[in-house]
Amino acid sequence: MRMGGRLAAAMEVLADIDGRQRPAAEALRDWGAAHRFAGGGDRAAIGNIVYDALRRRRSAAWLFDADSPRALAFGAVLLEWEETADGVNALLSDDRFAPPPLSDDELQAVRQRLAEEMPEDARADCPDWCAPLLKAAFGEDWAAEAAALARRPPLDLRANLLKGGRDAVLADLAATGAQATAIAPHGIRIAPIEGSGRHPNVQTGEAFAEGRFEVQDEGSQIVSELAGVQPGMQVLDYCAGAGGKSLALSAAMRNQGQIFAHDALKPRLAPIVERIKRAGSRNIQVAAGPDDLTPLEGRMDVVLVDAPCTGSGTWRRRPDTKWRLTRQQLDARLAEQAQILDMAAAYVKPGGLLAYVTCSVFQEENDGQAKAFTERNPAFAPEDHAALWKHHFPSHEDRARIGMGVSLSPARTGTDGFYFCALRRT
Ligand SMILES: C[S@@+](CC[C@H](N)C(=O)[O-])C[C@H]1O[C@@H](n2cnc3c(N)ncnc32)[C@H](O)[C@@H]1O
Repeated sequence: MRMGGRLAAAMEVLADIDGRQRPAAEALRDWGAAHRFAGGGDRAAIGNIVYDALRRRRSAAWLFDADSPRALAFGAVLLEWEETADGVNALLSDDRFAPPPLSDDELQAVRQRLAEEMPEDARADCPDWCAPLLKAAFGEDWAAEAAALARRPPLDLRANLLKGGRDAVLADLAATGAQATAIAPHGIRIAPIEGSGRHPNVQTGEAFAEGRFEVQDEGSQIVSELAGVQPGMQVLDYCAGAGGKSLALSAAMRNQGQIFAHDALKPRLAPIVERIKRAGSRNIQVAAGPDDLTPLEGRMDVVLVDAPCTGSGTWRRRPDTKWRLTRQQLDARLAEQAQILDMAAAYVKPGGLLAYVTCSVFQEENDGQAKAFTERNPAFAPEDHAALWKHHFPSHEDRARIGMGVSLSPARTGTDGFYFCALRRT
């Protein structure tokens, strides 16, 4: 397929996503199934246009004064693929699968818009109702922070200390351009893709099969590090899901002590068994049923609550969720988080730590939630997070935002948006 056909396909997929309010990955998979002739390179390019269009939806709509699939797909190419308006039309010429080229009026309007300064709300590329939430979180930096949440993300890996260190994995993946991450001590980063490229499929190689690394955003690695688990501790991962944090904690504990991996939704834990085996983790025990937790009450050194949240910190990776998110969903997550924190607190031993984590950038889910928890549970008090950050990451003192907890963001730490708050039980 040439660029014209790819753009037409991306417009079709974007129409499907909007029309049926469905996840981008599903719409792309269905398009692929219905167009088997399209090769891997075509699928990657179409996926990139679709994801770019969803990340930069408001910017693209501003360029064209329209929010149609056509405007979004063309906007993506103009904003992210470094094409000029005339360059786009040149790409479409003599391609019978291409959408109609930009008309003279469109060309003139787009050229003018590209020469103007983009207004803040377009630059932020977020739904209007989220702008006040981002302003509350980031103050005057809100538009730059929101714009960073609308950029292509890197591919981050965590070298598994249980199977050798980072240097060996870096050597294995040298051909991918992988580099050590700036902050996380065991992290490896493969830069964001460019143009129609795609990230290497690192999960098909020997190093992955041998459990020498896991795919994990650097922010997720950093919050796991901040939990400060030590070999020999008793740890409950209360919202373990597929086990990303459990595996990081297991490596930090050098396989000594015990991690209980729990999740209210048992099917969510399913991938953990295979992952534990591959990683060589011997100190993770799956605790799926509510009765499994009873003996743990008041006995845990650390209880990690990686709470269900809006995921606003991961908009780079899942930009379709940005536009589907509603205030009602945020309210539902807030109620769940408060309830989960109150329940999980029962497992912390006196002197132990309740580590609260979200992958959201919204204050209400972060400091707001931690503050409300300590008001309901005066036996818990926040640690000094400035000192905690300095202790773990002394060379990166100014990177994280410190409030009641620690906030990470693409603009400040180059990671997904994460929040961490350690609450000590007296
Ligand atoms: C952010 S995800 C966890 C991701 C996981 N920790 C990781 O690092 O891969 C949140 C998890 O919380 C679980 N959850 C939701 N409500 C819960 C509850 N009441 N108790 C325990 N887990 C719950 C969800 O099923 C989901 O798997």
